[in-house]
Amino acid sequence: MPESTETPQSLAELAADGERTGGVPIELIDVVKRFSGTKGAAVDDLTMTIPAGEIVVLLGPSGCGKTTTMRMINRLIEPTSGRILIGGLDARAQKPDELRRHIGYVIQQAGLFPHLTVGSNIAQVPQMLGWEKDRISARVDELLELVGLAPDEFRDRYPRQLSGGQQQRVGVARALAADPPVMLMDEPFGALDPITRENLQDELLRLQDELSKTIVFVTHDVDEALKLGDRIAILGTGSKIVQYATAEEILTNPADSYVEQFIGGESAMKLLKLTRVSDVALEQAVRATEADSAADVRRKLEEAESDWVIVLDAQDRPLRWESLADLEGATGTIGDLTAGEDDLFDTVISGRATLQEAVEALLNAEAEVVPVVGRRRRYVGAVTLSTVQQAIAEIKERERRQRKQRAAEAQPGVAV
Ligand SMILES: Nc1ncnc2c1ncn2[C@@H]1O[C@H](COP(=O)(O)OP(=O)(O)OP(=O)(O)O)[C@@H](O)[C@H]1O
Repeated sequence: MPESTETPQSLAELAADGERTGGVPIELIDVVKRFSGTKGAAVDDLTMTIPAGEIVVLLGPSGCGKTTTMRMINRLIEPTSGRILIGGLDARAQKPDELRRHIGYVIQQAGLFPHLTVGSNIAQVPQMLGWEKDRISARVDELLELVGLAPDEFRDRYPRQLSGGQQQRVGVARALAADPPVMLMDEPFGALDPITRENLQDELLRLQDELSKTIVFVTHDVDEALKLGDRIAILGTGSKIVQYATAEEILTNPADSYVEQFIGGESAMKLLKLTRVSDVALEQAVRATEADSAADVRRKLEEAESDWVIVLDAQDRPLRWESLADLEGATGTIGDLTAGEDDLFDTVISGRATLQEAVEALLNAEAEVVPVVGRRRRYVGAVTLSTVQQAIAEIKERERRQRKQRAAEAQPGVAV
């Protein structure tokens, strides 16, 4: 039997002091919430597991019970029945205040204390936890940096002196102050304009890459859910789970007409937005450098049955295209050829771009093919409309295979 000191008894023990804390799983087991004086249950027998280190989005129409579900995790609302385990610990066995200090909570319009400076707002939980002054101020500055606000400029401002987006960043910094393993985010970007909203979503994904917290994120915005969620729980009335799956799976295989209606049409377009160029099979053009002999390159093109070669510099960065026709009869090196207007790139896209951005680039550049670059602008391949088409077909096929496999696992012995 392990010694009792090895088994964490509280979230404080789970959140390793001084070291960065990753996420812990959250389990909701047969959770019910009935508000007195109301007819049905706001949350009607919900069982779900939120894996450690993932962003799980609760998505559903107004009044379906998303906020109630989330607030039971940090005991701002007490369940009528059922159990909630956080990192294996029963939430009921924790003191509510203590529990909340180790669960970050971000709400719409940040909910900052207006009479406290940005620094003091962020310092709240560390102060309650009795941290030393120096440690707190170092942490405040570290967090401001983390959420993209210059500490010297923002530390001593008051919330009213910030834009909505900046307030929301401070809200995120405050929730992260004591490095909690779990973050609850209730429509945190709901009140922001679309551009600020997209920026903060990108920031959250960047932060999560670094921090790997367990994040429960409530929204009724489908695009936000698809973009942020490692998994998405689509909820009906009473927080009934209608589908709990990845964005890809929901788009390619919606569980029923409710989900279909909820996510709306254009599922292929939505998949384009979700998929990064670096994740798909790119076209591989024949490559050459300026120093290569035109005759050699022509042979290579003929062997590859291709009409175009991409010319790269010494660091593999794309310079221009040359066509087979331009190479006809050329005797010197590729560098001796003069680049025609058609040969120069208007557009080069990054592997981090989405397929939607790749299609935009192809259409705007009026080109059949656009080079893709990775780190240090190194050429990694090229994208065409058929690359995109193929990628979507492959995603659908992969989902279909996984679906079959899941069905087979659910019904062992049945051939599929
Ligand atoms: N304190 C309360 N007393 C009585 N009923 C409540 C209380 N809080 C919430 N409800 C009811 O519980 C149901 C679920 O509410 P909840 O706020 O969880 O929904 P939601 O999905 O978060 O909605 P929204 O997207 O509009 O925020 C609603 O029918 C709501 O009216």
